[in-house]
Amino acid sequence: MKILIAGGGTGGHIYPLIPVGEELRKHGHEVIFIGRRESIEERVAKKYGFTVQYVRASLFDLNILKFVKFAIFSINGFFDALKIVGKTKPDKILGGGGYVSLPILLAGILKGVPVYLYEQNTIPGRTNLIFSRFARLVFLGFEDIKNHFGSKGVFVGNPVRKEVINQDKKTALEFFKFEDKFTLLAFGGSGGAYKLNKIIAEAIPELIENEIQIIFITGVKFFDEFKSLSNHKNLRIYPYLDEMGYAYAVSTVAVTRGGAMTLSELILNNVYSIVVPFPYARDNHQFYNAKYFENYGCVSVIKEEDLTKDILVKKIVDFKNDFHIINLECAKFYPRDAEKRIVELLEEDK
Ligand SMILES: CC(=O)N[C@H]1[C@@H](OP(=O)(O)OP(=O)(O)OC[C@H]2O[C@@H](n3ccc(=O)[nH]c3=O)[C@H](O)[C@@H]2O)O[C@H](CO)[C@@H](O)[C@@H]1O
Repeated sequence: MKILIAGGGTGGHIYPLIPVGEELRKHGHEVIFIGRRESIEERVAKKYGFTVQYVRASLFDLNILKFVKFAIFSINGFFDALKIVGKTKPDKILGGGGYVSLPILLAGILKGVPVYLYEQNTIPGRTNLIFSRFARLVFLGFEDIKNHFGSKGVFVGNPVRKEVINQDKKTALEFFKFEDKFTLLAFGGSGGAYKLNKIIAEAIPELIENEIQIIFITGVKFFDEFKSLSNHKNLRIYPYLDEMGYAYAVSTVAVTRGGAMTLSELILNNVYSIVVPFPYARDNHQFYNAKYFENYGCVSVIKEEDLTKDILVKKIVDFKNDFHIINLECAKFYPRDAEKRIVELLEEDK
């Protein structure tokens, strides 16, 4: 089978498509990733050895200039996509949500190619909602509690890259040159989160006083402002970390945003998380993602407006002093092999 996989725009959109592509490849299928030139999806898909073909695409925005860009890119992107579908003649198309998947889904539907969707979040994105009526199945990272997709929705979990779960703790400790003791992982998703960074930076001296080791990933955009924090033996600061599996393997507790992949990866690694959802995320989906896992006792959600340095320090130090208040066995609540299930369903559906 030849399958086109389209998605990108952020780490949280492209990363879960990688294990699906790898599983398809393992089964002997031909996989082509579709994304924008010089984008995160191109960089990541190529890193994992996939062929990439290009469409133009731009985020919808009501700002007049950005809207003009959106309109021009969408028209051009649609013709790019028609050409790709015409030339590659795929058997199936998988769209991973977001504006990057839009042109190829549209072209695929017009050309009669069966299309499938994958939704990472608790509250579905617009592209997936619009295209779901034409899709054969919608693979879901969270249960479809509000029944957005009816019988087409299949809860499979979010596919997580293999190297991000189950890393050996000893190797990971050596990587960070850390001791085997209470460690905090602080990061704001694939792009970083400025407000969260500020509060974490304020909290760091007190956390270190409390003998806590810290891995702080600032996001590439914000690194310059935070890199000058003292180079303490208990602190590691990165703009971006490729070895997230190591970070999860050494960490007991995390402070994060509520991105779907961040949460799924933390849960599968049994790392308890204090989640501060990005308040401007579409339809507040990060808050609902986090609430889903809070119901299992695997995260505690705190709104950005309520978060202060003192609250953060107190929460983390309380966790350090009494492990019983946190659930460290959350991996059992969440599917581990989502990509296998997706590939099975793609193969079975004739
Ligand atoms: C602001 C916004 O709307 N963000 C969305 C975006 O988040 P974002 O792109 O931040 O994605 P997630 O939080 O879901 O995942 C982050 C991914 O980046 C990886 N990573 C992160 C930092 C690092 O240094 N190295 C690294 O590899 C993580 O391992 C993870 O795989 O897509 C997600 C999936 O649709 C959504 O749930 C988020 O709400």
